[in-house]
Order: sequence, then C-alpha cells, then structure tokens
Amino acid sequence: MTLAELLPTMRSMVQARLESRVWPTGTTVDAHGDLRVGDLRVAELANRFGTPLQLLDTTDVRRRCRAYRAALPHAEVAYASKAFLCRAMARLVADEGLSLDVCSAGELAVARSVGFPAERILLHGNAKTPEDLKAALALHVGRIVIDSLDEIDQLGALVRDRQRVLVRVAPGVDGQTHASITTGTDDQKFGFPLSTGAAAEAVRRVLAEPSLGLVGLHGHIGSQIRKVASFEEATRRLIGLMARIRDEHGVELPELNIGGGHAVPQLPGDEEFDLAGFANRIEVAVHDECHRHGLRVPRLTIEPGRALVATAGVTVYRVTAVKNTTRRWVAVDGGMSDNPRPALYGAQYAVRLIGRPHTFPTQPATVVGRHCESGDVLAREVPLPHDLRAGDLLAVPCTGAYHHSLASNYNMVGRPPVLAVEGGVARLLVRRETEEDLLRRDVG
Ligand SMILES: Cc1ncc(COP(=O)(O)O)c(C=O)c1O
Ligand SMILES: N[C@@H](CCCC[NH3+])C(=O)O
Repeated sequence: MTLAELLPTMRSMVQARLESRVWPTGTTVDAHGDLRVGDLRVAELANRFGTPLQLLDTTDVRRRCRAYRAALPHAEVAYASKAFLCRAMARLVADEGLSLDVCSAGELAVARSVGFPAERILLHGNAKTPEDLKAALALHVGRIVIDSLDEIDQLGALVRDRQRVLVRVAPGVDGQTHASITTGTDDQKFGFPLSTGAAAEAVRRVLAEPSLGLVGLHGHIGSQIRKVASFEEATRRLIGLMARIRDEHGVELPELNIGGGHAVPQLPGDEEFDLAGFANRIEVAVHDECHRHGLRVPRLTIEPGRALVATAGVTVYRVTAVKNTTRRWVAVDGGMSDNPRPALYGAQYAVRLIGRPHTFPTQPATVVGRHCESGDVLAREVPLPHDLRAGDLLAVPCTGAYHHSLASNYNMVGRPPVLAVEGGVARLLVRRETEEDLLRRDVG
C-alpha cells in the first residue's frame, strides 16, 4: 500500500467524530482543530471561498429527507422551502420525491426554474398577492392553501378551470414555542380559528365557489415544536372538523395536512425530535379519530422545513477583533445580516474555534456581529479558548434553516455564499453577494 492510499485511513484514525446532534452527521474534528464537514477541511474552504461562509452538507439533507419518507411511508412529505431555498435545493427535494411548500411567487419561480413537478407544489401565505396567485395558477400548482375569505373571492375570480384548495385552520393548539413562530392558537394571523366557527364558515364559502375544489384541511401549529402531543391534539381537532363537514355538506375530504414545525436540537445536549414517535402517534390519532367518526382515512401531508436542513448547515466566520471590557467581546465578520435568529427569537448557538488546536483553558466570550446595533449578538457567554485572537476561524453549527433565507443586506453587507459539501466535493450553490449586486438595484 502506498502512502497516498494509507493517508485517508491514518486520517480517519486521528479524526474524532463529533457526536453532538447539532453538527451534520459524519462531521469530524481532530486535536489540531481540523473540522471536516462532508469530508472536507472547513478551514481550507474558508480560505478558498472567504468568510462568512455557509456550508450545507447535502448528504445530511438527503439522509433526513429519506428518514422522513421512511418514517411516514404513506404520507406526502412536503419540504417547507422558506427554511432554505435555491435551485440545487429544489432539485434535491424533487429527486428525493418530496413535495414543495412555497409561499410567494419568488419561491415558486425558483421551483419553476428547475422544473419542479407542479402537481407536487403547495402554495401558502396569509397575504397572497394577485401575482402570487396568478403565478401559481399559471404553473398549475397542485394545491393552494386558502387563508382568508378575501382570498376565496380573489382566487375564485382568477381560476379558469378548477383549482384544488385546502382551508387553513387554526386548531387552537399552543405548540409552546416562541410567540413569533406560534401559529396554532386563535389569536395570530394565520388561518381560520376552529373555535369561533370561522373555519367552518370558510369551508362553506369555498364549497360554494364553483371554481375551487376543496380537497382538505391544513393546520400548521408553529415552528421549533418539541412535543409530539401538540401535533396529535391538532390532528384530532382537524379530523373532528372533517367529520362536521361531512355531516353538514356530505363531503368527505381526502387530504389532511398537519404542517411542519418539528424542533431541531440547537445546542449540544438538546433532545432530537422524536420522528418515530411522531409518525406512530399521528398515525394512531388519524386512524382512531377517523374510526370514531366513521370517516375514510385521508391522505396525510406533513411539511417539515427546519428539520430537513438546519443541522446540515454550518456557518464559518473569521474573528475581526477581541475586546476585553465589561466582558470578552469576540467580533466576527458576519452577524445579524446572516443570522438574525438570536435577535428575533433569542435563539442560542454553539461556537467552536477551528483551524488550530483548541487550547485550554476556555473563557466565556460573547460573539457579536459587525452591525451597528447592540443586539447584534450571535452567542452570549459561550466557552471559547482563552487565547482567541483576530484572524481565528469560528464555526457555528445548526445554521442550515432560516439563516440564508432570513439574511439581509443591513449596513450594505453582501449575503454570504452557500457551499454544498458532499463526499469530499465542494460545490458553490449561491455565490457571495458583491458590491456590484448591491448597487444593481439602486437605479435612482
Ligand atoms: C405553512 C407552513 N408549513 C411548514 C412550515 C415549516 O416549519 P418548520 O420549518 O418549522 O418545519 C411553516 C413554517 O413555520 C409554515 O408556515
Ligand atoms: N423564521 C423562523 C421560523 C419561521 C417558520 C415559518 N413559518 C425561525 O427562524 O425560527
């Protein structure tokens, strides 16, 4: 055996697998701080592609898509594209046999540009514009999820043949997540509350609109929800409404979409969402309730977004300054423009020094971004090596969902690139935004 042949084996002997659930599966690190994602050295990628850099381990994404399909073999799994969308992602989702949830003409345009099967696309949104609706109809998307009485009229007027629709219901279930991403309760903007009779009224109105074909109900109770019991309760309530619809209108709806929202571990030590338990308990709930009401079992759809991509993503920053004042402030070359989640939801992240040995002792550090706000904090009081200095590289896991898609150009900072890493090969999916990009729209 030559040395070149031996090298990968020797390397794998010294590389320890990062067991923590917040990193892409198969991520390794060694005593020299050599972090490898998708079998590539992250420090090398940072040098080659610059920082901040968003990595997406596409093997990890595929694995999760397959895990969902295997756990729920009879259900439709629709990827909620708001979590992260680009053309390569849409292609991957199509290849894996998933459907796609979009909520704007823009997301639809990405799907259309790769020829995503329109039949497998669902359009959502509480404030769909005429452009959103027209784009969806022009593409002949499979289903549109109705979110207001106005939308029934607007869509009814635009449809030429017939459009299949679902009615979005707020089932009155609190998923116990951050208030800004709670959508199952009555007092929030999405859907029609079940408890007030608004959902039943919306169903009546849709059934009276000849150009709309009501195929089911939809209930998405929020995001980053840990408890399976919340989904179970929502499912039971939605089936209860299906039974009332059958009783009142003689219509048995063939589809039940219970949305997404499955939590991911944000910090090492956080629990993983119990996918097997979810699959089992939802199936039991659906069968029980349908049996109890004498309903045919509808086809189930779920719409995970975060759960498919969050932990496949790693963001790499370079330290620009370390300042010891009231505390140890570690400033990096990104911030709330690539990750507004700490500011929006108080989200917490782990941070790891990479590219050189992880020295001890560690000391608490508050990692902050480059933006002109005190709230631009990426991680508060996290343990980082005592000798951390400008030029060091920091890796932040669990950044694959709602990072790129929530990114902004605050302070005229260009958005980072997204680099797919898979089996030792790096492929640029979205290039870095340049000053030229930023100036292109400024036509005054
Ligand atoms: C209608 C709908 N479906 C699915 C999702 C996906 O949520 P998550 O990424 O938490 O799975 C969302 C976002 O919360 C949504 O609004
Ligand atoms: N943007 C939120 C999730 C919103 C879910 C979309 N309905 C987050 O980053 O957690």
